[in-house]
Amino acid sequence: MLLVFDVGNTNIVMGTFEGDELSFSWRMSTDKDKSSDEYVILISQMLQYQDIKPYMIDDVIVSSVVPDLMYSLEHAIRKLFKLMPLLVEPGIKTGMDIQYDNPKQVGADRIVNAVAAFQKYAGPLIVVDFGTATTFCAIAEKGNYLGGTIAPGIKISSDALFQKAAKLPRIDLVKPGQVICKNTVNSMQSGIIYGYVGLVEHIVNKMKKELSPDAPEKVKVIATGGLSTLISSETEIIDMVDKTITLDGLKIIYDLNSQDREKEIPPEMLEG
Ligand SMILES: Nc1ncnc2c1ncn2[C@@H]1O[C@H](COP(=O)(O)OP(=O)(O)O)[C@@H](O)[C@H]1O
Ligand SMILES: CC(C)(COP(=O)(O)O)[C@@H](O)C(=O)NCCC(=O)O
Ligand SMILES: [K+]
Repeated sequence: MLLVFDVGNTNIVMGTFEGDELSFSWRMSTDKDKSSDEYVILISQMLQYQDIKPYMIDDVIVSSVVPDLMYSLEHAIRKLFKLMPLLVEPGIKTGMDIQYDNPKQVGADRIVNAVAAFQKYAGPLIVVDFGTATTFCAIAEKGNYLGGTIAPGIKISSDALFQKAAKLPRIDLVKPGQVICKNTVNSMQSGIIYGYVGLVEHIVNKMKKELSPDAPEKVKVIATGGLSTLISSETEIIDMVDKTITLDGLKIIYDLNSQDREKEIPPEMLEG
């Protein structure tokens, strides 16, 4: 069984693959202050909940955009599964030509999403990930990763209003149904949610034209991330919501790299 981890700034998503099937997935909050022992307990309890024992895990792959957490998480994985996890980092095979000025700068989650989206849906396409930040990535017809856009996430945008304006409360991200709103909470909900729909439609429309000037209508738009359904239910511009795309991408990248992989823990790294 393969265990995959997608470490985002808000959540760590963990999944198991049996063959090509994603069998289970779990979500835990990202906490940079947790020790490796705490991660050992948390991960083993989550697996145990589905009757999975550590010895049943054959290998582990991790994609992370939170460097501070990696020391504890990697340690925990070594302790629990007695192996070195495969990390999505520069040098790993992705099968994708990354056309960023500095390819090492692109968030690993964006690359993983792009790899899976291209394999599942073919190019040209745009992947929108509604996470802590909202990322838009453009993938050309032949599968080159062309780059994209990073916007402030929906939740952090609404939290900023609450933190910076004395009379604005924390709100639930629920659609108020109209934009002429008659109270503070609904007015803020309208600004965040309908405003965000406008942001997404504008960026996607511009991106489609840059990506495919002759046939922008050919570009598929795939959304993922915690808050993707909130926006996709309010716009026609998103063709498909695929919540498991990051986990699927990790499985694809694992398969590309599993052949020549050295997973044994070097003797000098073994715990005493
Ligand atoms: N299943 C869910 N339903 C509703 N909101 C969610 C869900 N999962 C995550 N969220 C919210 O979506 C936002 C982004 O979460 P997530 O996609 O996990 O971000 P990241 O990948 O940056 O860790 C967070 O504000 C989180 O609270
Ligand atoms: C843009 C991100 C913060 C998104 O992370 P997330 O919202 O999934 O936690 C992450 O992909 C990242 O740190 N990227 C590095 C910068 C870049 O992609 O150009
Ligand atoms: K993410």
